[in-house]
Amino acid sequence: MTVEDKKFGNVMIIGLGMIGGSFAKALKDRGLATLYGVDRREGELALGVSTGVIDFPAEITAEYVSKMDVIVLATPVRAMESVISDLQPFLSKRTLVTDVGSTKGSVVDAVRRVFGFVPGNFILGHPIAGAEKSGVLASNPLLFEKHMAIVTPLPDSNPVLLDKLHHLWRAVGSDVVSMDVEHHDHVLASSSHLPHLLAYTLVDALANGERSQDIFKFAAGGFRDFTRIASSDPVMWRDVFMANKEATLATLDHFTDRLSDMRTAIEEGDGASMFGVFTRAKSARDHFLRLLEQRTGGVVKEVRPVSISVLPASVIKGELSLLGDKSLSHKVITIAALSEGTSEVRNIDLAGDVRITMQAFRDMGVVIEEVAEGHLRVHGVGLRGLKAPIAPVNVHESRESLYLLLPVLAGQSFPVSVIAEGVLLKQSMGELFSVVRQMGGEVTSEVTDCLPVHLSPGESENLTLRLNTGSEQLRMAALLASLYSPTQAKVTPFLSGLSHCEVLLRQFGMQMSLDESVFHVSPAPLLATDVVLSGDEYEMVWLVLLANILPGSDLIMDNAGLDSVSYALLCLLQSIGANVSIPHLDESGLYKGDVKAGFAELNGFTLSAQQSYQFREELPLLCVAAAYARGESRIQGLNGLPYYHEDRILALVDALGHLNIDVTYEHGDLLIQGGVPCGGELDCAGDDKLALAMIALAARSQSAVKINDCQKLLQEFNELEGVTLQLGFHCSVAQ
Ligand SMILES: NC(=O)C1=CN([C@@H]2O[C@H](COP(=O)(O)OP(=O)(O)OC[C@H]3O[C@@H](n4cnc5c(N)ncnc54)[C@H](O)[C@@H]3O)[C@@H](O)[C@H]2O)C=CC1
Ligand SMILES: O=C(O)C(=O)Cc1ccc(O)cc1
Repeated sequence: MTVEDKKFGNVMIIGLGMIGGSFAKALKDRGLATLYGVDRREGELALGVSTGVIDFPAEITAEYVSKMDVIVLATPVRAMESVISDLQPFLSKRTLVTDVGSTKGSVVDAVRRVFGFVPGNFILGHPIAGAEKSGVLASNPLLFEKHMAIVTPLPDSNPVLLDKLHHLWRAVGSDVVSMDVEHHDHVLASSSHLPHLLAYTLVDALANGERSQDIFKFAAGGFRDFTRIASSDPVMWRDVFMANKEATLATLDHFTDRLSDMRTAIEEGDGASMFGVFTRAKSARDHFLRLLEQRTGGVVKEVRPVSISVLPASVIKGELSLLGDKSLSHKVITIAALSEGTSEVRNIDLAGDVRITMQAFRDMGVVIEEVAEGHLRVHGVGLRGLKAPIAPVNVHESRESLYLLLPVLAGQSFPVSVIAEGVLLKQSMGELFSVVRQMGGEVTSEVTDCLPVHLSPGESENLTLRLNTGSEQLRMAALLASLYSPTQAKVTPFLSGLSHCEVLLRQFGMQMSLDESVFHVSPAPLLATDVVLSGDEYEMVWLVLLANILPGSDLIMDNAGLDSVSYALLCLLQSIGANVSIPHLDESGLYKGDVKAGFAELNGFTLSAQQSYQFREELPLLCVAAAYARGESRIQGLNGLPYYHEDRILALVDALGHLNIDVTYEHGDLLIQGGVPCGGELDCAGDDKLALAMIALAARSQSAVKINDCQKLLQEFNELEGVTLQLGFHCSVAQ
């Protein structure tokens, strides 16, 4: 290979130890650069050449430095200033100078002391990968693969060289993230520096005592796990603590306070406090591990595509209870956390995003025990009893968690930042921020109406909220906001009728009256209670539809709890001939009990624009009902729906056409001519609701239908396979 083939040209590593050597070998093995090594220990350089880590030993002289494309500082951090001084006379602006040091502020200061400013070609970095070993012989070319590398550019950094730095880390397998220098030093002080300090101190404290022999002899897994990093290089770590003094002192003080609280708890035999800390810590760690499982050491793991194949001509028969509604599961955790006392919550579904809401409350001091599958014990702290979290609240990609948490956070006495990931960062949160502002809270975000956001609490008299959309999430946010009003609050929802939000809040003692479609909420605490969540409504309607499509079906679901919308939907299905029984209204405001369903021939129907809006969540299922109905159905006003609902229906229109159902979409109206679908292959674009509708569409098709991209469906409805198997419906999952 010629030098020209090597993408990164000449790369000099200064400090050819474990990290410098690993980086050099990772580039060299991939043929990406010609590697030069510099080290004050000549032995390391000789070993570097003989073990194939570098191509050439080098020195900091004009001859070598001037021909470098990249120079990487990989010495302990406090040695970097003298290296930078040595480099200064020979450096050209086109050479990228970077580093791998564990602290960043101290290295920026060193550059500034040498040059008087930070030249644009100095762009620092830090691989979040390593080991307790040191020296060039510990080099591992795979060390950085699937790990994060942090880069900390400054405003004057040369953009071309910054791009090159990203490419360098990506080339050795890292996932690159950009961070502000100060933020880096604070985060790493807690995540890396403090644990090393604790490990060193623990071993030192125990090793010198009179029982030290036995302590090491009988060291169980815990001691080993906890102290592995105390074998790390002492020079490197002395340098880290001298270089990152302020941030490490801050995190050490915080930790010392917590340790002293723990000492008090032990002294006073305060089991509840200990239990609180241990459950919170365990769940926090388990939660992070679960999130990390989706990544492998920093890089998002590819989610294996899942498809579901449906064989026609099955029936569904049997009796079952469905797990609780996902959205209700988020809500009940929130309400129970804000109640006074301990609530037992049963039939809760912790799949999908629900754990994000749960974790946020745990991070703010709420003890939530997982008693058994589907059973939580929530030790509520009262409306204003949350504790300030030590880090920003992260709702990841869960919109449901965000809409519940924001008004609750605005009602606390501490300021807090809320961060998110993925699509949530791109969506406007104007309507939600407006609720918080009306509560008197101050909302600041870098991009108007977008996350991340910083909230400072406030208080407003006479809270009056009038909602302009029918979103159930916004409705719940408004009702939660009303709980924090010092005087009676008024909430006017967009759609009338009782929804699960009010029913659930009333169960926990919310003082609410309804007067001409306006909810009047009086200031009062929420009180813990025991609840059993009713079965997921979308899944229930889906099973009702399946039973009606499949001749010979006979189905009973025994834990329905329908709100006014689901009730209206089942009434609509009944009116077009569906074989379905509807439970009665009980004192809670829900239609509770058994839902029975069997086969029937459905008739074509017309849905007004208003009904399309009312049933917007369930529209995919109604389109499938139309596909199997006699005659023509007309679903109106789709162009008046929020865009994501319209997009979902357009995807289903494609699927209907693909399976030979006669369908037209004009001026926002959908015309579907009932018939018998043929077989084929469909794609639900990762949408779980669409996937269920497609399975129903495939139920009585002429031949098999394969539906691709069903991973989300299995995450959200992880009993799908169990439920269909139990009911005798043939659908098989394949990766
Ligand atoms: N060890 C780890 O897991 C990680 C370390 N880092 C950072 O990487 C850097 C290097 O750490 P390791 O490779 O673990 O240490 P190491 O001890 O294996 O290597 C450091 C090398 O620098 C050389 N050196 C020291 N002073 C020098 C000078 N003035 N001129 C030339 N060479 C000099 C030493 O002889 C040694 O070969 C440190 O800044 C550390 O903070 C970053 C991520 C992980
Ligand atoms: O060995 C381990 O577990 C580490 O923590 C490695 C490590 C040490 C220092 C860093 O700046 C980054 C990573």
